[in-house]
Amino acid sequence: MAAPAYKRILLKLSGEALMGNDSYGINRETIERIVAEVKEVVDLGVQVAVVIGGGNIFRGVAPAAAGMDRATADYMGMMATVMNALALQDAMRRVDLVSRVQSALTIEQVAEPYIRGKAIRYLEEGKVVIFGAGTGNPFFTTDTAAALRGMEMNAEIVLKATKVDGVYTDDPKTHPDAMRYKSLTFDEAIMRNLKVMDATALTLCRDQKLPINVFSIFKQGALKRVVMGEDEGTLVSP
Ligand SMILES: Nc1ncnc2c1ncn2[C@@H]1O[C@H](COP(=O)(O)OP(=O)(O)O)[C@@H](O)[C@H]1O
Ligand SMILES: O=c1ccn([C@@H]2O[C@H](COP(=O)(O)OP(=O)(O)O)[C@@H](O)[C@H]2O)c(=O)[nH]1
Repeated sequence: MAAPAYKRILLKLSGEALMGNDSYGINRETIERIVAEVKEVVDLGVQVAVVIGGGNIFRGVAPAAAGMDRATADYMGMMATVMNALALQDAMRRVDLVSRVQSALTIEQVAEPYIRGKAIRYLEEGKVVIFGAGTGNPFFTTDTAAALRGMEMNAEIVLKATKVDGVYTDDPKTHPDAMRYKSLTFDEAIMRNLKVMDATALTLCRDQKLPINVFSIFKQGALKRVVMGEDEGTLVSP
């Protein structure tokens, strides 16, 4: 049997992915399916760290936050990611997948604080580590948190599971004729302003030479195919 292409990955799950076809919150079937896919790659012996988004509950830049102080709205967004982290951990527990939640904001009674060494230790033990509260700073996104934690965990790649099945020449939502890239460089992604990941995250990954694979969360088995090094989604690399 072929071996996985990576030993340690950082998986970025968008909050919106957890909504499934609902318009808000967490869809049970969807979270169970995602967890089953994560379990598959853990069972292959791959160490998995997860950064979870919060867009399904609250986004600092969303209309709901209009008129609010941006930093306050962003703290609300970060707390939303902690809720998702707990939901994800609970769903993992139900399938006997052992995980730990670490939060970038201290909420001691709810989750342990982010401690790099401890997180690495958990990964070495085969536990999934779920990072909540993004970077802990307003004005950032969970994509940037994924890049940052990916580097801190010495992950070999950041896997961005999102609504689209890769990076396109233009936003496929508004340009149905846009074409998908199989691979592209960081500089191309940044220069062409291909908004599938924010520029801060892209620049961080470029500078540290941490590749990113963008793939669809809705495509059955896509995570495993990416982990096995098969052609899936778009690879952004130096
Ligand atoms: N060049 C592009 N290629 C792919 N998707 C793009 C591009 N430009 C904009 N998008 C949009 O980016 C969205 C995914 O990015 P984002 O909203 O950051 O996702 P997430 O919520 O998963 O972090 C897609 O829904 C897509 O419509
Ligand atoms: O380091 C971070 C990460 C997230 N957020 C806030 O949390 C919200 C939810 O994160 P994001 O939009 O990245 O979630 P996703 O798009 O993955 O669902 C963001 O809009 C921000 O308001 C933040 O302020 N700092």
